Amino acid sequence: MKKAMLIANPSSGKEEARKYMDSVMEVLSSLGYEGTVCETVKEGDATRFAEQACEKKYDAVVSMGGDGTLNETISGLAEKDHKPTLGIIPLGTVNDFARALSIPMEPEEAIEMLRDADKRMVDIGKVNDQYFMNIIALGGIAEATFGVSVEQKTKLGPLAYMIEGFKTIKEKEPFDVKLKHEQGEWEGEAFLVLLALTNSVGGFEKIAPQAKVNDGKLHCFIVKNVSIVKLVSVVTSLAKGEMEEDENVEYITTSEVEFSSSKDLIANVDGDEGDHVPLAIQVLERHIPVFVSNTNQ
Ligand SMILES: Nc1ncnc2c1ncn2[C@@H]1O[C@H](COP(=O)(O)OP(=O)(O)OP(=O)(O)O)[C@@H](O)[C@H]1O
Repeated sequence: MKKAMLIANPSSGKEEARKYMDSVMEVLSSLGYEGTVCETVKEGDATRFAEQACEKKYDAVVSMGGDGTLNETISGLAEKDHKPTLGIIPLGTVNDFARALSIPMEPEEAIEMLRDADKRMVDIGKVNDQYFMNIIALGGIAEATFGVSVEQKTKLGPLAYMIEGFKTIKEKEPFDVKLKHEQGEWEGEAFLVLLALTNSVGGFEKIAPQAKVNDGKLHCFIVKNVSIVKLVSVVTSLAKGEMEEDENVEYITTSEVEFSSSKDLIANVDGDEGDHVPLAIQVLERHIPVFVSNTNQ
């Protein structure tokens, strides 16, 4: 019999995981899986459960929670030879990876989708020793979001990130950047650097509209140190999904990046605090098998 593990974080989003567990198990059982439920209690649990699922040769792992739980689950799968196919039931405030994969935002619909889902190999990224699914951001805006409390996130959703970020525009602090990529090197002063794997960042799906979940590429946007007036133009380009054409933004696609700065920047990795610079970043192309809608191209 096929084996499936449900990794559920009862604290994610509006704390609804327990409400949906039975429906997930019912769908898995109807698909011929013998299901096991693993509830997370603390940080690191989802990674440990996912590692066990690989070692015990499970066929599927369903991650039910927010991007934090999903990131931990993917980290558990990333280095294993046998990888169960990953199902995603989004319960978080943002759910960027699920958005990028066109997985329904309504938990009931995401659960139903598993019934006749296709399997697709998708990219993930590695920054130093940590895995990521969506984006690395560097600069004042990126660091400001570390201050968003869990309560604020639950109440305000994706907006909380944006508000915190844009508060820092008035304290515009540029930094020097050295970015080595596949085709060469970019050096200069920047205000914000975004290295996106997918098109959905902070719940906003226009940052890198051209980014595909399996293109093997990082889409790098360096917002140069320009005047506030020009920064407003960047924000407009961003809203239109045209950042790559903005003259105040350097746009580079690459599968590897070495990022350094003389300033002690802290990377924002998928919305959370990551390593200090320097960073070595690579795309692991088509690395994780994921259940997606059978209408998803
Ligand atoms: N039972 C638990 N109670 C509290 N925290 C937990 C529990 N289980 C896991 N965690 C921690 O909660 C973190 C955040 O979870 P997750 O990202 O899924 O929810 P969220 O923060 O509501 O969603 P989002 O990231 O979309 O804002 C996880 O990375 C994990 O470390």
